[in-house]
Amino acid sequence: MSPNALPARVLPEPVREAIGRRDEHGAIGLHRAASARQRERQALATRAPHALMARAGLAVARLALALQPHARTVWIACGHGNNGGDGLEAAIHLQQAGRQVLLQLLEPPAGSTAPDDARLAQQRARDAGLVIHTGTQSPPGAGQADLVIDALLGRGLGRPAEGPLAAAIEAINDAGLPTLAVDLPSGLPGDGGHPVGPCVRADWTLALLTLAPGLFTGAGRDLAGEIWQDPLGTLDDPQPMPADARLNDGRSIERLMPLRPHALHKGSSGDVLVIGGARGMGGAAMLAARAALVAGAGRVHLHPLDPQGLATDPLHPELMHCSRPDSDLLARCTVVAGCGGATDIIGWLPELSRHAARLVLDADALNALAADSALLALLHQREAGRTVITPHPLEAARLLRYPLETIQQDRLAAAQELARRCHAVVVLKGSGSVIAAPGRLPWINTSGSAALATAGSGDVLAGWLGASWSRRATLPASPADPWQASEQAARLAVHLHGQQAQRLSPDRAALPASRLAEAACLLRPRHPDTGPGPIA
Ligand SMILES: NC(=O)C1=CN([C@@H]2O[C@H](COP(=O)(O)OP(=O)(O)OC[C@H]3O[C@@H](n4cnc5c(N)ncnc54)[C@H](OP(=O)(O)O)[C@@H]3O)[C@@H](O)[C@H]2O)[C@H](O)CC1
Ligand SMILES: [K+]
Repeated sequence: MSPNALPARVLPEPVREAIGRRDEHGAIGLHRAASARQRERQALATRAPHALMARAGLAVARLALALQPHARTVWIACGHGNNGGDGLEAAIHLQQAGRQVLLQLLEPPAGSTAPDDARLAQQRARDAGLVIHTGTQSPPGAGQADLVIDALLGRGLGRPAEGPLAAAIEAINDAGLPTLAVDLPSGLPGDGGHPVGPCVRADWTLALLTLAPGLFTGAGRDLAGEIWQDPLGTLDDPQPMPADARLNDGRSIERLMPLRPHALHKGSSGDVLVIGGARGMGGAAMLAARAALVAGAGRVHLHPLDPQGLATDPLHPELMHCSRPDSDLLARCTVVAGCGGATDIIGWLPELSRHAARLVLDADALNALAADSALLALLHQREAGRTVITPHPLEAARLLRYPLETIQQDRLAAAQELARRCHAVVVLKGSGSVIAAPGRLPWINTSGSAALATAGSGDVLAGWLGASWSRRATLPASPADPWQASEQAARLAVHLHGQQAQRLSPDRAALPASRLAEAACLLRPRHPDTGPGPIA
């Protein structure tokens, strides 16, 4: 085996990763299937025949040995396409490295043939003395293997797996062995991360050439396990296919953290006004207001929609009660509206659309918009870069009038469509939150966990985002790019919100939203192992 560098881990984020190139935003690019194919064609055209697949097989074998160095028996399940070809090439290296390889190959259905590269890989495996099991059953002894490599299907997934392919996927999952998926867990749609049929549940996925968005959002995170990438030596290829989305990971947000100069004063941190908390739902608005305060907004005003609602916060006496926000206040603040707003928020939306300097709409404000196209039209008239909306998938489905399934099948496309229709930056929440601004590449956030699946965590995010945006609004803006400030504010808040949840609940147990609100920040959270974090 040649001494090439190992593939690089993408998630969980390494302290210092060697992924290769980041773009001008310091970000890792993601490619949908069509762009990945184009990139593959470009790479194939400038290399010796079969060189790319040979390299892919080597990368798979090297990672397998690094992850499971003591594995003696490796079961490799190959489909008839090029994903299977990668598995066959890996088999040759693993056998050479002294491992017992149980090689399974699903034959193409009648009437179709394997692609040339995959057929060559089959021949090379046979020439290397490997025995290929072509039945629909797993090879004898597969269940006792130390590792299974899933090379059944990659980017070629065109429909839900069924028949022998579905059975092979189920067999891998039923075996309960450590599982390394090649390129994508078989059955996972690379664009959307929402399988409609059976799908391999992997411990690790080695993405080849490009990274698919579906690995990072929807069900992708649960099905792909740890994510690694090998660009197969293509980083220096001329004019590589541009990305379709970017990863909002820890390194990409480092440059967004605001400076806290010695001469900072509360006026340079901006004002937030929270409007929400209808009868019986005062807690939601309070959580948003607390998060805004703790994250460092200069002043935070709370207007409870319930006149009997909690006017002050005994835990945070610095929170200012506001009985009737006037247009001056609206024009000065980042207004966070809708948390626990019920239908009481509806009457506020026309005024907020007209006067709020910066407007974050969450929860019931979004339901009101979904129900009234006139309100949506008002929102659409707001200047570029003045609105952020933070729907969860069901709210997004209501706003777009799509079935929930359609949203989840392509979260990137849904967020982009919402951004266009609402003329707003969109934070589509859920596993791998998507941040999208009209006409720009969307971002998929990498932080967060099931610890956030609790009541109130969305309210906390809305307030946190309000503080993030208020602070950014006091910094010099780029006149040529009206979306920049709101998009960056959303990216920073979303990432830190997820990161703090991971830190406070490392085992992913449900995290009470009030604890999360107390941990709101716009700087890198302190980590117990490293002491006080470097403050940007
Ligand atoms: N070409 C190279 O040198 C490299 C390729 N890489 C790897 O290639 C895969 C993509 O390979 P591809 O052959 O395009 O597709 P798959 O192997 O993922 O799928 C094979 C065929 O399976 C069929 N298919 C799709 N869905 C189903 C289903 N539900 N049931 C049954 N069969 C299905 C489909 O063929 P059809 O003609 O039946 O539609 C697929 O074509 C990529 O993921 C990489 O692993 C590497 O990049 C290295 C270089
Ligand atoms: K696979």
